[in-house]
Amino acid sequence: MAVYTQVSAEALARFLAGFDHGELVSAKGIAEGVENSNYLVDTTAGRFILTLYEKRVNAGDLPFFLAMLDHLAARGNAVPRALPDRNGVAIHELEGRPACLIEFLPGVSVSHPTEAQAFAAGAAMGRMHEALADFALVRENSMGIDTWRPLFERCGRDLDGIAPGLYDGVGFALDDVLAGWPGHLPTGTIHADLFPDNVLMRGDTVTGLIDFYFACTDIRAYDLAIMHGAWSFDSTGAQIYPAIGQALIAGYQQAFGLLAEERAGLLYLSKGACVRFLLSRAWDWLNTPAGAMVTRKDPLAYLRRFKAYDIQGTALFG
Ligand SMILES: Nc1ncnc2c1ncn2[C@@H]1O[C@H](COP(=O)(O)OP(=O)(O)O)[C@@H](O)[C@H]1O
Ligand SMILES: N[C@@H](CCOP(=O)(O)O)C(=O)O
Repeated sequence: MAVYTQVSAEALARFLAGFDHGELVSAKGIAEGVENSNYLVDTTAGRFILTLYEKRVNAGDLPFFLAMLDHLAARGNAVPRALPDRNGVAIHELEGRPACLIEFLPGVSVSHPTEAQAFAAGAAMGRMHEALADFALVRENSMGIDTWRPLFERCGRDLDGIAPGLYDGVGFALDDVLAGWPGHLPTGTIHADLFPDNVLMRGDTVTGLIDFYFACTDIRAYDLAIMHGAWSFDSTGAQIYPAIGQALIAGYQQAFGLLAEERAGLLYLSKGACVRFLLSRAWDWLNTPAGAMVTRKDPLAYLRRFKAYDIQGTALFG
């Protein structure tokens, strides 16, 4: 459950009074998510998401994220915009945190995607990249390749407290990824966290892409690689479903296209995504505050994915 900051009913009612979106009826903390505090808010005018931005989200980056969402929505992508109050202000402060009132999108995230759902999700990413081709703002990837070794060193030997030998395992994976990284590939604005829980669906139709708070400027095919690792394994990382990965890539290729050199780079981009999520999960495993209502994610699930990519190689992306 990700609720780091409690919002009192009185503070929320005062917050909503600044908007033209009705009066507070109910608010519930949302169980999913690990980064921010999210509430499902019902008012007399409808349903909304209230997000209070926590640890990894820098308030100075919010204008980038909100501009990206407006840009995508204006081009017909199903993404949630942050709603302005009566004075046209979308970024607020609530309970001491930066906060936004956000459009609620219908749909559910799937836990075990089918090939048809993976194809649709890959295509939704392709349409997103198409729409972002003329998005002018730039944001450096705060979890990009240059941050991995420093984060590894900050975790240090504490990694072995998560699992014996993990320090050496991550060190090997990091060296391998840094040596093979296809840094020459085309860049663009990417989501950088399009896991199944950030794609809302009804049946085989994508109804929403959410959670843009890692979005940044980086290698465009890296977005697809992140998605590949998140979608084509079970949650433990022990079981790989190659057909799901192929469907994702096929959907993306149909909607946006994939250069031969991007396809060739997917193996090392996917291995890099494993290192990135392994490290952030390991850091969170070691540093999550005791009282936080959040379910920590297993870092080892990404070591298993890395090993699968290492063994199976480029055949997975053919
Ligand atoms: N705009 C939205 N419409 C509908 N549900 C949403 C929306 N934003 C978030 N949610 C719900 O809240 C959950 C957590 O949101 P998310 O942005 O993934 O949190 P976090 O940033 O903490 O990872 C999602 O899994 C989804 O169930
Ligand atoms: N997707 C990341 C963590 C970020 O969580 P999200 O709920 O914001 O997608 C992971 O699985 O490690």
